[in-house]
Amino acid sequence: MANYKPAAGFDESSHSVLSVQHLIAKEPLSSIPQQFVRPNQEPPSTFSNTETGSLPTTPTIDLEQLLSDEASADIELEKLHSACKEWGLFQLVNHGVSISLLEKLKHEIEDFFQLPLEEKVKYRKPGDLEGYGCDQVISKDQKLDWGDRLYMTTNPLHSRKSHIIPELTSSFRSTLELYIVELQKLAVKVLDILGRRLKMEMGEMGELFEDGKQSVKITYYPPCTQPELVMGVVAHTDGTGITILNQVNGVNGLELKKDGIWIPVNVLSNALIVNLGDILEIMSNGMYKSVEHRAIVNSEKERISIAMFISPHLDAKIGPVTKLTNHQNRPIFKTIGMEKYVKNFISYNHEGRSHLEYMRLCD
Ligand SMILES: O=C(O)CCC(=O)C(=O)O
Ligand SMILES: [Fe+2]
Repeated sequence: MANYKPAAGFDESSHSVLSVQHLIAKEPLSSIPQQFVRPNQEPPSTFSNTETGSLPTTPTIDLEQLLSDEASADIELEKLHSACKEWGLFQLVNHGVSISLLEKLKHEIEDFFQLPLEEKVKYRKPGDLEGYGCDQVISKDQKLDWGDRLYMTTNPLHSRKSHIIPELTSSFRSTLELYIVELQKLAVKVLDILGRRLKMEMGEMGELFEDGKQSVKITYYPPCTQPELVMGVVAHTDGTGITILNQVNGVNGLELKKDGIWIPVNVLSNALIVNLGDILEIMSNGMYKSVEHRAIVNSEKERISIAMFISPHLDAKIGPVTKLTNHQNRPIFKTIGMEKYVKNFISYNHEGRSHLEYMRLCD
């Protein structure tokens, strides 16, 4: 296993960092390397709603409305609550993150991925999940996702890797730092609202997430000549509290599973996508959904996304909110410390087992 050879065409001189972008730039591929081919993928839904003649669309939530003093705020809050129950995902508009910051970040990211491979591999250390590149090959039969990432822990600050953010160009670094601060503030606003709907004390949810665990994954999905054979990101749920996804260059590809069918998310311009992770499902005692989702690629256009993973701080306790449970509504999940939660999550993920199922209490 240890001396497993990467697919022909991967640049083995570059510290074994795999890059789909550079694999396909090197020579036109006559066929997709087997490491990427996932047979028997479930296709996206062609289901059509007979009344409207269209696919069900993901809910849109207006943050300005939610935060306003008007009666419409209550209506928006109920929309948010049902989006979390029914979908586990919503598009957030009027989110307050400046469009010029989003534009600037887009250009910085495009410039980053256009760097030569030799430059980008400096952001990866052997054996480390963080940094630049495609999936790491750890076993012979492993299937790889069709995408290259720049993945990094951003909080707590002492967990940041010295060869990643500090080594970015100063303009990319400062733009990214601004984005990190803006999105963390946004996340806490949304989480505070959800906390109140989940009967938590005022500010209790915000306190859990204020200086929480946070990481950022920027993904570049190159076009693929046979997109139906590969997967940008294979189906999964996020282990987070919430994830805020920015579909940077406007190319769709995110799909979610609802009532057993895969539904494409057609992202509105200037919207950010918020998806709930396992921690919100646990805290809400199963009322909210940790949404199963995946990213597909297409044959024509590259796609770029930024996922910001937002979770509680490492001293927090992860379990159902006390006020949601009583003799009739027993807790259906365990309560454990965040540090243990993270360790368990990583080892379950590694073994391909569901960590959410591990957290579920038996009757
Ligand atoms: O890029 C996307 O659309 C989704 C990425 C994602 O779900 C993830 O990285 O967890
Ligand atoms: Fe995800």
